[in-house]
Amino acid sequence: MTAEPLFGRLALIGFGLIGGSIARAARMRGVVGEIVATARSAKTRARVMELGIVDRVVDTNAEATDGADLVILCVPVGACGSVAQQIAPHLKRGAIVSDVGSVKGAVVRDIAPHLPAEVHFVPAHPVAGTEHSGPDSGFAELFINRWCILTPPDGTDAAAVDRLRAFWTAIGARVEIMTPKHHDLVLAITSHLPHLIAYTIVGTADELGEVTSSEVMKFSAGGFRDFTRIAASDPTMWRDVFLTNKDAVLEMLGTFNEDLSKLTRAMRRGDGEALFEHFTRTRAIRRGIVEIGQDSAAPDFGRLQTDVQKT
Ligand SMILES: NC(=O)c1ccc[n+]([C@@H]2O[C@H](COP(=O)([O-])OP(=O)(O)OC[C@H]3O[C@@H](n4cnc5c(N)ncnc54)[C@H](O)[C@@H]3O)[C@@H](O)[C@H]2O)c1
Ligand SMILES: O=C(O)C(=O)C[C@]1(C(=O)O)C=C[C@@H](O)C=C1
Repeated sequence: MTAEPLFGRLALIGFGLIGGSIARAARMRGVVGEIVATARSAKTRARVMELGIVDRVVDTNAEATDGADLVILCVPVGACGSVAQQIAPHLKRGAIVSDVGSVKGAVVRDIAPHLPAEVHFVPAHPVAGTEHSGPDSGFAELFINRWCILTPPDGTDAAAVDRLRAFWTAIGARVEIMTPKHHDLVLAITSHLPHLIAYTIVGTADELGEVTSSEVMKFSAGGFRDFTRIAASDPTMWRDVFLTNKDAVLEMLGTFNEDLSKLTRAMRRGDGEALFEHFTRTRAIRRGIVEIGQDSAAPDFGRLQTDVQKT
């Protein structure tokens, strides 16, 4: 619990897994004075009120924004531009506007042009989630020990960045700052490509249909089951991710396909040494992640070839 709330009023635009988790965590830690939420449907708004996590639920994004010190867009990446346009005239002078989108280049491109000069725009991406969505799926512990990446545009007020950093730290996250371009490249390999592979493999198994469907269900306690969890993730969210981070995902997919060809060739040629060497290397990577307590939490942001200065 923080001594003084970091922000007077927090407005959450969109109340699903991430908006709901922020509300729960911020409430639990006393990070904000008041939480106002909005959601598109009357049914969701009623459910949010029933959950008792926020102080007020309002009908429109504009109403939620009025008087808020921190406004966080918790909607799919593809909806960020239109939401920014709606809320822009209602933003309080000096307010911080942020988001939680899984892609940063497109979000900056779509939101920034709508915002008045007297507010601070600090985009963010908490690298934490599950395959669930909707108002009931959130939980207060989601961000604990997870990374939250901030991608402030050049010239952003340093004090605003510090205040948002303090907010994410207070709800348990570790904060890193990078450019949107570098973020999108890192996440293409650590998050977006794995989802594309999971969506593919589960679809492929399904298409085998008649022949194996009963076996797929029956024996899915193994590796396949882990893929089905990821492939159950929200279709709208992931459609938007692949449409807006297309270039970086296609670049990573190119490298992935080359590596898959190398393993395929080793298998075809009966090159056990190549397979063994590869699997030994990947096992060490997994063990290294678990050892430093970053199991599924934190990629090494420095390892990709792209130079942050250049992006
Ligand atoms: N799910 C994850 O694992 C995860 C993790 C980190 C970041 N994110 C990002 O967080 C954002 C929200 O994802 P989520 O998992 O909370 O999704 P969710 O589906 O659980 O919630 C999304 C909310 O946005 C609302 N919404 C959808 N379209 C809207 C629109 N056009 N205008 C206003 N509201 C709209 C929905 O009604 C819902 O309340 C996405 O940008 C996603 O990329 C997701
Ligand atoms: O664990 C999961 O279910 C997730 O997919 C979470 C995950 C990820 O790929 O790590 C998914 C998308 C987000 O942008 C951040 C986190």
